Amino acid sequence: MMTVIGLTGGIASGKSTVSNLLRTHGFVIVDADLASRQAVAKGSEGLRQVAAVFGPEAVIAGEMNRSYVGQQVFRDASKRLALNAIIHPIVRDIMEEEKNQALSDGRDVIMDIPLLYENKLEDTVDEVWVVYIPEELQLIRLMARNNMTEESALARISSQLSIEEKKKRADVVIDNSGTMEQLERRLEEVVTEYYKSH
Ligand SMILES: CC(C)(COP(=O)(O)OP(=O)(O)OC[C@H]1O[C@@H](n2cnc3c(N)ncnc32)[C@H](O)[C@@H]1O)[C@@H](O)C(=O)NCCC(=O)NCCS
Ligand SMILES: Nc1ncnc2c1ncn2[C@@H]1O[C@H](COP(=O)(O)OP(=O)(O)OP(=O)(O)O)[C@@H](O)[C@H]1O
Repeated sequence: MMTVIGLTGGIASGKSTVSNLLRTHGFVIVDADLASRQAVAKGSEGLRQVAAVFGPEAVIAGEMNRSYVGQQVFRDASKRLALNAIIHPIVRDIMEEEKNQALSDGRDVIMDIPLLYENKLEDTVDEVWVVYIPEELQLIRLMARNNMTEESALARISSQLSIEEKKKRADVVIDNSGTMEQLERRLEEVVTEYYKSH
């Protein structure tokens, strides 16, 4: 019986970094951020709906204007809900198909879902792994990666359930507050433990 692991954490806690390392350990990664880009691809029905709700500035050269839409949704919860209502059902269909394909190939799957707890998706996976860093470090890494002001970074962080709450609910916690080498060692432990118990 193959296993479906939900991988989550806070924004900029290191989910993509962890996913990339877990891929080298043989897991198939199904990535919600990637699916959410497909959901509003050029010419898609998803993008048409985004333009209908957010106006013509939401599209630039046929693509979603991510910076404009991001500015809208991270400072206004009702706009965020409107965007989620368009994108999330499409994302779910894309991810479900990728997951089923991997399972039918006999592979263990990691579903990388930033909003797993926020969207109450715990029951759609067998276990949840949380990539954890304290909020102060989340702020530092997010500002550095996105070249973002403290205000914008805090708006993004506070649009999600707190990282401490996610940590409390996790089946496995992957602490990523140290170096990349420390993260790689922690993942070796997690994967060894995983194969012992499955
Ligand atoms: C708001 C958008 C346009 C911003 O695009 P941008 O390129 O700046 O960011 P990116 O897509 O790389 O997302 C970065 C991170 O932001 C966080 N985030 C994204 N959307 C949301 C949201 N609706 N609510 C809370 N956090 C979110 C996640 O941690 C995500 O990993 C984009 O994130 C989007 O279309 N979001 C809606 C779809 C969604 O919920 N995606 C997240 C998982 S499905
Ligand atoms: N152990 C580490 N030491 C230093 N920097 C790190 C470490 N792990 C990740 N980073 C950096 O922190 C930033 C966030 O990591 P990453 O993009 O993997 O997070 P994420 O959780 O996937 O983000 P998002 O929620 O936005 O999708 C990146 O710039 C990454 O290079």
